[in-house]
Amino acid sequence: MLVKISENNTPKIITIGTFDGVHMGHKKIIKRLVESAENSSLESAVLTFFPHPRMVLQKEVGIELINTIEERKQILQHTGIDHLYVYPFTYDFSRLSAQEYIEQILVKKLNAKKVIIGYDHRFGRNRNADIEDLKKYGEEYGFEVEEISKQDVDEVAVSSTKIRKALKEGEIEKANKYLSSHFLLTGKIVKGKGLGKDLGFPTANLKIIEKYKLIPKNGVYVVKAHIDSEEVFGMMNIGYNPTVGGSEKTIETYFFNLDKNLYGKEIQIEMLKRIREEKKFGGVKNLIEAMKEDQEFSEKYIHQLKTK
Ligand SMILES: Cc1cc2nc3c(=O)[nH]c(=O)nc-3n(C[C@H](O)[C@H](O)[C@H](O)COP(=O)(O)O)c2cc1C
Ligand SMILES: Nc1ncnc2c1ncn2[C@@H]1O[C@H](COP(=O)(O)OP(=O)(O)O)[C@@H](O)[C@H]1O
Repeated sequence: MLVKISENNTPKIITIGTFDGVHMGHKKIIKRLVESAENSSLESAVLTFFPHPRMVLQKEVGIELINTIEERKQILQHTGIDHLYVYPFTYDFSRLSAQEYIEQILVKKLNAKKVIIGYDHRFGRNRNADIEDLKKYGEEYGFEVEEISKQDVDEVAVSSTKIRKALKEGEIEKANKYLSSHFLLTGKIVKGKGLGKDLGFPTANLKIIEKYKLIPKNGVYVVKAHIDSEEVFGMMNIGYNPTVGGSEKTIETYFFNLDKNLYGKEIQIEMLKRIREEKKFGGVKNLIEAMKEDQEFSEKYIHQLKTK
């Protein structure tokens, strides 16, 4: 699934990484890449890999990523870069020596003339090579290496790991701050238990096919989406619906001021704010009361957002 190894062999300035989340720190590097390209005759390119090395090498089943590969591509494509390459990370690829990787991918395929990279980047079989090796290869193959210092990296104090932890703990605002954008869920609206309408709160059930996508902690959240190009807000519940004896984990949203058949639609939902835990109420009457309170809370929050 090599997304795009360009046919044009233009000289490029590139940066390389997994970029899960495309967070503040990633964006800072990419900004430097784009600016550097603008000040030279080079085109900017990001090289990223999929599946995640841990999915391939450790055959990790429980791996959870902030973004699906489609989301990662979507976000990266809006950063102003000229080219995005999603290289298939296969077992064979992981066996390439540092020199083979540099020669075959960076030099021959990408025509790299400059690489911007963090001080701790490692690459090649068993991650044997480091930035000093990269500089040495740069001299041999004719590309420059710009190192992002430890100080520059530490200054941002953000990592994909920290963001994953915040999401697992339901700290959506903290995660959004680190991401410097809203955490996204992307999927298709499918049929649920058919109870929502009777409760007075029809809920669109989101099905996410990527098993590796990290789902934030169960609970109720304020969310936003674009449906048929219109911005709509809503309240989402992630969990098992214990009050009505649900057995499957669902991600369902009641959208405010909307009355539309959403079945089959592909949508992307931005998570904004956590409201509360999911609870087992004594009955549906109490559940409906709680949902009304959730709506009031959400409307106040949205009002504040709009008047900020
Ligand atoms: C904002 C919101 C909050 C919710 N909170 C809870 C909750 O705390 N406990 C619970 O059992 N179900 C909760 N639900 C889920 C309802 O039980 C669910 O919407 C209902 O069962 C309809 O399911 P259906 O769409 O599969 O028909 C909540 C749903 C929404 C939209
Ligand atoms: N404001 C709204 N928010 C969410 N879904 C809505 C809304 N208005 C209409 N719908 C439709 O109603 C469906 C949800 O109804 P519901 O009774 O909860 O059934 P289900 O259990 O199949 O989700 C949604 O999938 C969507 O097609």
